[in-house]
Amino acid sequence: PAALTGYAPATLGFSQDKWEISSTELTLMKPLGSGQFGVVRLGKFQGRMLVAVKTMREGSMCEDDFIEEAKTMTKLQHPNLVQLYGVCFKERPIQIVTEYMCNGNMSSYLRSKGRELAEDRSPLVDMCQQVCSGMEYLERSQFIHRDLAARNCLVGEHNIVKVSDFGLSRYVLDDEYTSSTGSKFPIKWASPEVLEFSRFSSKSDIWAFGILMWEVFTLGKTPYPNLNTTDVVRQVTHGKHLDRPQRCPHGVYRIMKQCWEKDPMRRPTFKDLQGQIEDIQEKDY
Ligand SMILES: CN1CCN(C(=O)c2ccc(Nc3nc(-c4cccc(NC(=O)c5ccc(C(C)(C)C)cc5)c4)cn4ccnc34)cc2)CC1
Repeated sequence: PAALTGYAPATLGFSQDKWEISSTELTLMKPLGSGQFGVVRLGKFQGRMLVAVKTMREGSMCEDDFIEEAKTMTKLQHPNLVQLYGVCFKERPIQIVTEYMCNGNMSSYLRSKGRELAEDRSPLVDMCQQVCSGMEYLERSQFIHRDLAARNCLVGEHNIVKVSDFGLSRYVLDDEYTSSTGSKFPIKWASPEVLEFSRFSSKSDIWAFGILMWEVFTLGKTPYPNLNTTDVVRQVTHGKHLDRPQRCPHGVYRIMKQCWEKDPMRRPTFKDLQGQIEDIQEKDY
């Protein structure tokens, strides 16, 4: 072997790509909750940096496909994206390590802190602007989120909001989640072309962003509050939209309605939305 011939590779077999994390570098701490893949924990990376660690429940994820994609995902870097630091995959189940966001998901945050936020509308518009900025970066990177919703955005200090779990839905093995007729499929955030043909694109992310804006201005309400799945599908495919939330300015509602154009090509880009939201911020506040 190499060692005997005087040449010993520097890492002596522990060769690690930058995006590979060894479990020896991780200390797991309190659980933060559980999601589609199982428990998520607070952790410490290399003894100092706080991280979030998703440990994949057996059979919940197509792990090999994800490990391949992880290289690309670690390269997606933006102040409004939850940074993927790396993956522990030498032992199974694999563990996904990301930056830690101390205030949890945006949907729960809006329900618990929304009253304070709504005193002055600017924090609500500002949260939409931050999500839009992260999504504009994904759009520019030709990366489709596929499950944008307030529950999949995370909140840090000082109302910092970041988009999380982008693209991960492609690796979920649970048919109840992946099939558009499954009980866990996010029907209320799905555009007509996703409901009918499972056609995901940045334009279906735009539709979901419109729904997310409605979640923000209702302080975390569930969309189509009294409708069951069949009714939602009927409404959406017949071009019926969510009503304007009572605390939502008409200018903001006009943006939401653009996101809900039935024809995907008539919907704005995240770039367009960034400009429109900036104009609202300058005008109203
Ligand atoms: C004052 N409050 C007290 C209570 N509270 C908390 O306990 C709390 C604090 C911080 C939290 N932070 C994080 N929580 C999570 C977290 C927690 C539970 C579940 C999940 N979500 C998932 O596991 C998950 C989400 C989506 C998906 C698909 C593929 C379907 C899109 C698959 C899996 C994430 C991930 N994070 C990544 C970075 N930071 C966090 C989560 C919770 C929030 C603050």
